[in-house]
Amino acid sequence: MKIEDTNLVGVKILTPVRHSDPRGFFSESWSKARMEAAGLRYDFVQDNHSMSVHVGTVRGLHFQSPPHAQAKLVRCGKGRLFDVAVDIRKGSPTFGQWVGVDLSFENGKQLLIPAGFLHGFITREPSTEIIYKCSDYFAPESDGAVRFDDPDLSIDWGLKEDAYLSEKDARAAFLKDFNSPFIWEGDA
Ligand SMILES: Cc1cn([C@H]2C[C@H](O)[C@@H](COP(=O)(O)OP(=O)(O)O[C@H]3O[C@H](C)C(=O)[C@H](O)[C@H]3O)O2)c(=O)[nH]c1=O
Repeated sequence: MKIEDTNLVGVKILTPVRHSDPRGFFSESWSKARMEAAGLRYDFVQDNHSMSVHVGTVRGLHFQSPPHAQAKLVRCGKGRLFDVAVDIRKGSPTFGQWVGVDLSFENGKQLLIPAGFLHGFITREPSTEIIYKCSDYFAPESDGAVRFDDPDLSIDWGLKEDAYLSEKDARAAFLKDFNSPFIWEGDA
Protein backbone atom coordinates (compact mmCIF):
# COMPACT_ATOMS: atom_id res chain seq x y z
CA MET A 1 0.00 0.00 0.00
CA LYS A 2 1.39 3.39 -1.00
CA ILE A 3 1.02 6.16 1.61
CA GLU A 4 1.40 9.83 0.68
CA ASP A 5 1.24 12.88 2.94
CA THR A 6 -0.78 15.96 2.03
CA ASN A 7 -0.46 19.62 3.03
CA LEU A 8 -2.60 18.85 6.09
CA VAL A 9 -0.82 16.80 8.76
CA GLY A 10 -2.71 13.56 9.36
CA VAL A 11 -4.63 13.66 6.07
CA LYS A 12 -3.06 10.98 3.88
CA ILE A 13 -3.57 9.40 0.47
CA LEU A 14 -3.51 5.61 0.58
CA THR A 15 -3.31 3.50 -2.57
CA PRO A 16 -3.72 -0.24 -2.02
CA VAL A 17 -2.04 -2.71 -4.36
CA ARG A 18 -4.15 -4.06 -7.26
CA HIS A 19 -3.37 -7.61 -8.40
CA SER A 20 -4.29 -7.62 -12.07
CA ASP A 21 -4.93 -10.62 -14.27
CA PRO A 22 -6.91 -11.23 -17.48
CA ARG A 23 -10.17 -11.27 -15.41
CA GLY A 24 -9.54 -7.78 -14.00
CA PHE A 25 -8.03 -7.07 -10.57
CA PHE A 26 -8.15 -8.01 -6.89
CA SER A 27 -7.31 -5.56 -4.13
CA GLU A 28 -7.40 -5.69 -0.35
CA SER A 29 -9.13 -2.32 -0.08
CA TRP A 30 -8.55 -2.11 3.68
CA SER A 31 -6.42 -3.96 6.22
CA LYS A 32 -6.38 -2.88 9.87
CA ALA A 33 -3.05 -4.66 10.37
CA ARG A 34 -1.46 -3.03 7.33
CA MET A 35 -2.60 0.41 8.46
CA GLU A 36 -1.36 -0.18 12.02
CA ALA A 37 1.98 -1.40 10.66
CA ALA A 38 2.23 2.05 9.06
CA GLY A 39 1.34 3.72 12.38
CA LEU A 40 -2.21 4.54 11.29
CA ARG A 41 -4.41 3.43 14.20
CA TYR A 42 -8.14 3.82 13.53
CA ASP A 43 -11.05 1.75 14.84
CA PHE A 44 -13.57 1.98 12.00
CA VAL A 45 -17.05 0.82 13.00
CA GLN A 46 -19.34 1.85 10.13
CA ASP A 47 -19.12 1.65 6.34
CA ASN A 48 -21.02 4.21 4.30
CA HIS A 49 -21.94 3.99 0.63
CA SER A 50 -23.72 6.68 -1.35
CA MET A 51 -24.48 7.15 -5.05
CA SER A 52 -24.98 10.52 -6.68
CA VAL A 53 -26.77 10.59 -10.03
CA HIS A 54 -25.70 13.94 -11.38
CA VAL A 55 -22.27 15.31 -12.26
CA GLY A 56 -21.63 18.29 -10.00
CA THR A 57 -23.37 16.82 -6.96
CA VAL A 58 -21.77 18.25 -3.82
CA ARG A 59 -22.20 16.49 -0.48
CA GLY A 60 -20.65 18.42 2.41
CA LEU A 61 -18.91 19.99 4.10
CA HIS A 62 -19.88 17.80 7.04
CA PHE A 63 -18.64 16.63 10.44
CA GLN A 64 -19.94 15.04 13.62
CA SER A 65 -19.10 16.76 16.93
CA PRO A 66 -17.37 14.96 19.80
CA PRO A 67 -18.05 12.50 21.38
CA HIS A 68 -19.22 11.17 18.00
CA ALA A 69 -16.46 12.71 15.87
CA GLN A 70 -15.60 10.56 12.87
CA ALA A 71 -12.30 9.82 11.20
CA LYS A 72 -12.96 8.57 7.65
CA LEU A 73 -11.25 6.45 5.02
CA VAL A 74 -12.83 7.43 1.69
CA ARG A 75 -12.70 5.73 -1.71
CA CYS A 76 -14.61 5.89 -4.99
CA GLY A 77 -16.39 2.64 -5.87
CA LYS A 78 -17.62 3.84 -9.29
CA GLY A 79 -17.00 6.94 -11.38
CA ARG A 80 -14.86 9.86 -10.25
CA LEU A 81 -15.01 12.54 -7.54
CA PHE A 82 -12.97 15.32 -5.98
CA ASP A 83 -12.71 14.69 -2.24
CA VAL A 84 -12.01 17.54 0.17
CA ALA A 85 -10.95 17.76 3.82
CA VAL A 86 -10.81 21.05 5.77
CA ASP A 87 -8.98 21.51 9.08
CA ILE A 88 -11.41 22.94 11.69
CA ARG A 89 -9.35 22.29 14.84
CA LYS A 90 -9.15 25.53 16.82
CA GLY A 91 -5.51 26.50 17.34
CA SER A 92 -4.25 24.40 14.44
CA PRO A 93 -1.62 26.12 12.26
CA THR A 94 -3.65 24.90 9.25
CA PHE A 95 -7.10 25.91 10.57
CA GLY A 96 -9.40 26.66 7.63
CA GLN A 97 -6.98 25.16 5.11
CA TRP A 98 -8.16 22.44 2.73
CA VAL A 99 -6.80 19.62 0.65
CA GLY A 100 -8.54 18.08 -2.36
CA VAL A 101 -7.76 14.77 -4.09
CA ASP A 102 -9.22 13.12 -7.19
CA LEU A 103 -10.56 9.71 -6.18
CA SER A 104 -11.84 7.36 -8.86
CA PHE A 105 -12.60 3.69 -9.51
CA GLU A 106 -9.69 3.83 -11.95
CA ASN A 107 -7.00 5.27 -9.65
CA GLY A 108 -8.08 3.30 -6.56
CA LYS A 109 -6.84 6.09 -4.30
CA GLN A 110 -8.25 6.58 -0.80
CA LEU A 111 -8.25 9.67 1.43
CA LEU A 112 -7.67 9.18 5.16
CA ILE A 113 -9.26 12.04 7.12
CA PRO A 114 -8.80 12.22 10.93
CA ALA A 115 -11.51 13.58 13.22
CA GLY A 116 -11.44 17.38 13.41
CA PHE A 117 -11.80 17.89 9.67
CA LEU A 118 -14.77 18.76 7.49
CA HIS A 119 -15.42 16.29 4.68
CA GLY A 120 -17.12 16.86 1.36
CA PHE A 121 -16.89 15.92 -2.30
CA ILE A 122 -18.10 16.84 -5.78
CA THR A 123 -18.85 14.22 -8.41
CA ARG A 124 -17.18 14.31 -11.83
CA GLU A 125 -19.17 11.54 -13.54
CA PRO A 126 -22.84 10.44 -13.50
CA SER A 127 -23.86 7.80 -10.91
CA THR A 128 -20.61 8.15 -8.97
CA GLU A 129 -20.42 5.99 -5.84
CA ILE A 130 -18.46 6.83 -2.71
CA ILE A 131 -17.63 4.24 -0.06
CA TYR A 132 -16.08 5.21 3.26
CA LYS A 133 -15.27 3.84 6.66
CA CYS A 134 -16.12 5.87 9.77
CA SER A 135 -14.59 5.61 13.24
CA ASP A 136 -17.90 6.37 14.98
CA TYR A 137 -21.54 5.63 14.31
CA PHE A 138 -24.05 7.98 12.72
CA ALA A 139 -25.19 10.48 15.34
CA PRO A 140 -27.60 12.94 13.70
CA GLU A 141 -27.78 15.03 16.86
CA SER A 142 -24.02 15.64 16.46
CA ASP A 143 -24.20 16.38 12.74
CA GLY A 144 -22.81 19.71 11.52
CA ALA A 145 -22.10 21.43 8.20
CA VAL A 146 -20.22 24.39 6.73
CA ARG A 147 -20.99 25.83 3.30
CA PHE A 148 -19.03 24.17 0.50
CA ASP A 149 -18.67 27.57 -1.25
CA ASP A 150 -17.59 29.54 1.83
CA PRO A 151 -15.41 32.38 0.49
CA ASP A 152 -13.17 32.10 3.58
CA LEU A 153 -12.31 28.56 2.44
CA SER A 154 -12.18 29.34 -1.31
CA ILE A 155 -12.18 25.67 -2.27
CA ASP A 156 -11.66 25.18 -6.00
CA TRP A 157 -14.38 22.61 -6.76
CA GLY A 158 -13.96 22.91 -10.52
CA LEU A 159 -17.66 23.69 -10.74
CA LYS A 160 -18.87 24.46 -14.27
CA GLU A 161 -22.52 25.12 -13.30
CA ASP A 162 -24.67 25.19 -10.17
CA ALA A 163 -23.94 22.36 -7.75
CA TYR A 164 -26.57 19.75 -6.94
CA LEU A 165 -27.07 20.24 -3.18
CA SER A 166 -29.28 18.86 -0.42
CA GLU A 167 -31.46 21.40 1.37
CA LYS A 168 -29.26 20.95 4.45
CA ASP A 169 -26.10 21.80 2.52
CA ALA A 170 -27.74 24.76 0.78
CA ARG A 171 -28.39 26.36 4.17
CA ALA A 172 -25.17 25.38 5.95
CA ALA A 173 -23.26 27.89 8.10
CA PHE A 174 -20.31 30.02 7.06
CA LEU A 175 -17.02 29.30 8.81
CA LYS A 176 -16.94 32.79 10.33
CA ASP A 177 -20.28 32.11 12.04
CA PHE A 178 -19.28 28.63 13.13
CA ASN A 179 -17.81 27.70 16.53
CA SER A 180 -15.80 24.56 15.92
CA PRO A 181 -16.12 21.86 18.61
CA PHE A 182 -12.57 20.66 17.81
CA ILE A 183 -9.35 21.76 19.55
CA TRP A 184 -5.93 21.19 18.01
CA GLU A 185 -3.82 19.00 20.32
CA GLY A 186 -0.57 19.27 18.41
CA ASP A 187 0.25 17.05 15.44
CA ALA A 188 2.12 13.83 16.06
C1 LIG B 1 -24.47 10.19 7.10
C2 LIG B 1 -25.60 9.23 7.31
C3 LIG B 1 -26.87 9.47 6.81
N1 LIG B 1 -27.87 8.58 7.01
C4 LIG B 1 -29.20 8.87 6.43
C5 LIG B 1 -29.80 10.19 6.86
C6 LIG B 1 -30.59 10.62 5.65
O1 LIG B 1 -31.88 10.01 5.70
C7 LIG B 1 -29.84 10.03 4.47
C8 LIG B 1 -28.95 11.03 3.76
O2 LIG B 1 -28.15 11.67 4.74
P1 LIG B 1 -27.28 12.94 4.34
O3 LIG B 1 -28.10 13.86 3.48
O4 LIG B 1 -26.68 13.49 5.61
O5 LIG B 1 -26.15 12.25 3.45
P2 LIG B 1 -24.86 13.00 2.84
O6 LIG B 1 -25.23 14.37 2.37
O7 LIG B 1 -24.25 12.04 1.91
O8 LIG B 1 -23.96 13.18 4.12
C9 LIG B 1 -22.67 12.61 4.21
O9 LIG B 1 -21.84 13.37 3.38
C10 LIG B 1 -20.53 13.64 3.77
C11 LIG B 1 -19.66 13.56 2.54
C12 LIG B 1 -19.98 12.83 4.88
O10 LIG B 1 -18.78 12.65 5.01
C13 LIG B 1 -20.90 12.34 5.92
O11 LIG B 1 -20.75 10.93 6.09
C14 LIG B 1 -22.32 12.62 5.68
O12 LIG B 1 -22.61 13.88 6.24
O13 LIG B 1 -29.03 8.97 5.02
C15 LIG B 1 -27.69 7.42 7.73
O14 LIG B 1 -28.61 6.62 7.91
N2 LIG B 1 -26.45 7.17 8.26
C16 LIG B 1 -25.39 8.02 8.07
O15 LIG B 1 -24.27 7.73 8.55
